[in-house]
Amino acid sequence: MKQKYDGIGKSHAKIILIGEHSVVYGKPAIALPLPSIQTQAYLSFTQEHTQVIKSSYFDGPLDRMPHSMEGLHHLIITLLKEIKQEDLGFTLTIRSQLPAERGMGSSAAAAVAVIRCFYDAFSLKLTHAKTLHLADISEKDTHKNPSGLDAATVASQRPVWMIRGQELTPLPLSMNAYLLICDSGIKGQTSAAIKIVQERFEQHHSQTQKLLDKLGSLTSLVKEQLAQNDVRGLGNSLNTAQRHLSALGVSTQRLDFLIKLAQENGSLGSKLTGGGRGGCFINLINTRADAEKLAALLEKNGVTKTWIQPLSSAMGGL
Ligand SMILES: C[C@@](O)(CCO)CC(=O)[O-]
Repeated sequence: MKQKYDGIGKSHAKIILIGEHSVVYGKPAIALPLPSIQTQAYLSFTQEHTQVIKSSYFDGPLDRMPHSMEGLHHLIITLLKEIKQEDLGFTLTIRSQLPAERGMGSSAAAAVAVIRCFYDAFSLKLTHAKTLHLADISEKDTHKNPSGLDAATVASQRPVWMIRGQELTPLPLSMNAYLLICDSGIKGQTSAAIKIVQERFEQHHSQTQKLLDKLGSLTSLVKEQLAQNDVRGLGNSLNTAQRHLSALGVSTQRLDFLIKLAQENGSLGSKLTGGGRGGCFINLINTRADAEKLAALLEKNGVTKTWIQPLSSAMGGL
């Protein structure tokens, strides 16, 4: 029999086309939602006053959630207070297709799905701004100094242009090309990557500032290249961004190796995406057939999963 839930909330994966890390320092970033890779949260009210979490990482009482889930724990406590239901008996089930710690926004997606699910259960109005404000509570605990880009993108159906602290702008996208998204299979913690850049910023200030400025200018250039359907130009920009990100210290030897292999075998531009230090990388490819060919080669070389994404505003078509 199909189970009935009192509240349902959905969210999805994201990838950052360009601007990760520099967005934390006030530069623009462009990110794309991947609506077909989903996180879902289901809330069932229970008679007992127990508050139970069910997920692939943890099954048990809310007050025993592990340290690695402290952001989500903090968020749920805040939500219960906000809706004046601190003693609510419930089971919250979280199911996610997103691999964790791969730069696809798994923590932000879980937070947004949970927020939507609680608001749905109590039929409360939830604005976009409120969603992002609440998601930030969880993201701050998880990533320490998040720009808000991950939460904004996993809550959006359209590609976004974002500058920290400013209103989001949807970015029309219709390019005759594909992104091949590859999971390196290596975990990369965003909080650790943010810390690396922060330390570099403090210790080698002017050199790091220059790299961040270059990434900022490159992001503005990419916006123009997207508008002009300049696939070659975009490819060059992605390759340049990867060099700057590597200089910031957020790539790894393994990522460098896989990215070079991709660049030598049909990718017009490749770079890490998200926090880095592992996780996913993206490749710009002319045709789906070429993307499939490169995916097969990369999988032979250790890539654990691949997705092919047309570069258009309707991002649902994975
Ligand atoms: C590395 C970073 O720029 C993106 C992580 O997906 C951090 C952030 O924007 O919060």
